[in-house]
Formats: sequence, structure tokens, C-alpha cells
Amino acid sequence: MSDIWSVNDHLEDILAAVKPLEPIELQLLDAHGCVLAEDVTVPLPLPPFDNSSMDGYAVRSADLRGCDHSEPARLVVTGEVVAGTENPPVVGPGQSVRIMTGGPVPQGADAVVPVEWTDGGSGNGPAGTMTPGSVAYGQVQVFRAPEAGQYIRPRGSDIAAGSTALTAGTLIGAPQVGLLAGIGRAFVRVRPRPRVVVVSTGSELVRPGDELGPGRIYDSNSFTLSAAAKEAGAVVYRVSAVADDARALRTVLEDQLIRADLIVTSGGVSVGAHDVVKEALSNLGRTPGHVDFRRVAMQPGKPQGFGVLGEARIPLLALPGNPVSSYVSFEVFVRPALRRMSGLPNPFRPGVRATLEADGPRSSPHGKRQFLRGVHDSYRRTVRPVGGSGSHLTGALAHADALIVVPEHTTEITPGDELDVVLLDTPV
Ligand SMILES: Nc1nc2c(c(=O)[nH]1)N[C@H]1C(S)=C(S)[C@@H](COP(=O)(O)OP(=O)(O)OC[C@H]3O[C@@H](n4cnc5c(N)ncnc54)[C@H](O)[C@@H]3O)O[C@H]1N2
Ligand code: MOO
Repeated sequence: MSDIWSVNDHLEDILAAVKPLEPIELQLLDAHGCVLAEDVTVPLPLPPFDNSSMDGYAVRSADLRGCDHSEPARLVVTGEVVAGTENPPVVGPGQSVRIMTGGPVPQGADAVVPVEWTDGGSGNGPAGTMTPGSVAYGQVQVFRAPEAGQYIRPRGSDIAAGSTALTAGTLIGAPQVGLLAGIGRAFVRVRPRPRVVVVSTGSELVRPGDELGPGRIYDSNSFTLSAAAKEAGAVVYRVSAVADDARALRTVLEDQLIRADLIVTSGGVSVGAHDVVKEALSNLGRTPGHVDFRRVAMQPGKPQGFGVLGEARIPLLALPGNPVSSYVSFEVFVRPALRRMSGLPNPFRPGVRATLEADGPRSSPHGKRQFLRGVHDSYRRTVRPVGGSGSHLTGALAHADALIVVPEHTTEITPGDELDVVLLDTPV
């Protein structure tokens, strides 16, 4: 093995090798969760025409100046406009047109009075609502005068035609999908979700649901890593656990290259006699590529492999088998790589500072960056470790929502210390 690598150097090495995926054109809902690969220009103003923000009457504000409850104004109602009306009637002096929210403001009108300011055409006092199915002709009494322009949403007041609605690099969430739909886009150019193949290795591994023989354990890592990759926005292919047989593993990996933008393996990277990933990938034989095995100055997650495989030079990250180590390694190295491939300008999770709450001091290995599992309190800005530092402690990991980062030079942390904290996904 080569010398020890710092977390930052190993991460930089990975990020330098992975590139944003080539953009493709996707249907709007398929693009949800992807990163835009074009600046989107607005082809038409939004809203496309002046329209009413209230159910009421389109009026000429000059006709209503000074009216109130004691001296209501009376207007002739000449028709009705609803959302979708193509040719609204013109509003002349002394006239009004009944209008629904979203209806195009008729020519001649410069304001809308909400129905609550009128008698709704009933001839009685103020109306709480329009009478469903009532006709829109006759007279309406208005008890309150609107300002010119009141309750009208002017054409282009949301977005002007020709402006940039969204820029390349924007992650498309629900509001962005809505905006794109609102300006009439059925397809958009985005970076596709990276396709990740997840392979766990170890002859001891049994698929959950099957019977557990002596000395065997259930394969949890391929499930954790698949779920984490999905949460990172990837399309995931989980492969059944591969036994400790280097030739078989190489065959599986070669077969998987066709559908992978990135491969993640778990286990078999340490210094044992059956460390199959290291054995299979340290010497690739006739398979094109190169994978480097390193010790990284972190805890957990010390043994790591990284390289490229196949003609297409598909990046491969070989993570350690201890369950917490493989998850932490995913968070620290794989997630940023996937986010970079997705085209996000910043592939990292937001970090926060938090005050350590703990029963007493805790030691941290000298020269290694330690990632403790913790529960973060965003209101009090504190973080409390859950469980110990052992990399087999999956019970505690499942109760954590944060990683507490203890710097390389720190050998002890005490309650009250300010530390960097990485906030993890909280499933909904
Ligand atoms: N002599 C040394 N031994 C070890 C060292 C070392 O420096 N010198 N490093 C230790 C560290 S740190 C780690 S991390 C592990 C990494 O080992 P491997 O990547 O080779 O992982 P395995 O040996 O295959 O498995 C380790 C452990 O995790 C369990 N495991 C593996 N895969 C899964 C899975 N898919 N689901 C659930 N659990 C899994 C496996 O049964 C082992 O218990 O090496 C240390 N040893
Ligand atoms: O690095 Mo190992 O990942 O400490 O358990």
C-alpha cells in the first residue's frame, strides 16, 4: 500500500476524475431532481395578459370615486368573464363586467371590485359570495371604490418575456418544474441522473429474507449504499453479494460496466488474506483500467480503493466492509462524486457548526479525521454523539441524523466544543 492519504487529497483525486454527465433532453417530470444544462429563457410574459386576482366586477375606477355604504354606486352589468374567456366584452362608462379570478380584464376596465364590496347584483346589502349559477346581467351596487389597477395582475408582472427563468446548474425541484410548465416547456435539457452499480463482497453475506447459517451475516451494506445513492439522486442497480472469489468478482464488474456511470463496492479492501476487491482490482489483467488501494487518514473508513474500469473508464470506488465505514465513506467520497456527475456546481452537503453536548470528553485518533455519528438540534445548535466510534455500530448509525467532524489534529473533544457537523438526509 502507498503512503497514507489525507481525506482532502483522496476526495480531490476522485473529484478530478469524475465529470458532469453529458446533457440529454428529458420530459419535464423525468427531469425532476436533475440539474438544468441550459439557461431557460421565458418565451412569453407571465401572466400572458392582465387578469383579475379576485372574483368580482371589472370596472372603470373613475365611475366609483366616492361611493360608500351610504351612497353606493350603481353599474350596469353587461356580461361575464371567466378564466379562459377569449373575447371579453368591453366595459364602457357606467358599466361593469362580472369577472372570476384569472379572467382576462376587459378593455375599458382598470380595476376589479371584489364581490364582497358589492351586492352581487342582488339588490340587497353587501354580498358574501356570488350566487352559484346566477346570471351576470342587470345592475350591481358597489359600496367601496377601488384604486385604479387594484386587484389586477398585470401582464408580465410575474416574469417578463425574454428574461432568464432558470440558469444552467439549477437543481430542478417542484417549484422549478412548475415554472417550466408555466412557460410551456414540455422538455428540458438536463444532466441525467448518474447510474450507480452497487456490489457488496464477502462469502459470509446472506440476502435479507434468506436463512442465516452459522458464521453468516445479512448483507446490509449493499442496501445502505443503494439507498444512500438513491437519496443522492442516482439511479441504482444493486447486485447480489459476490463471494470472495477474485475471478468471479472481476467477471461481475465487467458485466456491470455497460449500465454504470459509477461503480461502488463494499468490503475486501483491507489487509486480510481474502480481501477480494483488492485482489481482483489491484491487478486487472486484460481488463482496461487501474484501481489504486490506499489508506486514508480518517476513522472510520481508512482502507479505500479508487480508480477507473473498462474502455469507458468508469469510476470505481471500493469502500471498506465495516457497515459504518462504508456508509461514512459513501457520504465523504461517493456522494460528492455523484453530485458532481449530476452537474451540481457545489457537490457538498451544507455544513453547520454546533456545540458538542456529551457526558464527558471523548478521544479521537491523532492524525485522522474522525466522523462520529450524532443527533443535531437545529434550534439549540447542539450536537450529541450517538453510540461509540466502533465501525460495526449500525444500531446507533440508524439513530443519527448528522456526522460530527473531529479534525485531524484534535485528540480529544469535550462538551462545549464547537465542531463542524454534516447534516444527513432525514427520510420523510
Ligand atoms: N490487520 C488489519 N486488519 C484490519 C485493518 C487494518 O488496518 N489491519 N483495517 C480495519 C478496518 S479500519 C476496516 S474498515 C476493515 C475493512 O475491511 P474490508 O474492507 O476488507 O472489509 P471486510 O473484511 O470484507 O468486512 C469487514 C467487516 O464488515 C462486515 N461486512 C462486510 N460486508 C458487509 C455487508 N455487505 N453487510 C454487512 N456487513 C458487512 C464483515 O462481515 C466484517 O465484519 O478492516 C479492518 N481490519
Ligand atoms: O476504517 Mo475502519 O473503517 O476504521 O473501521
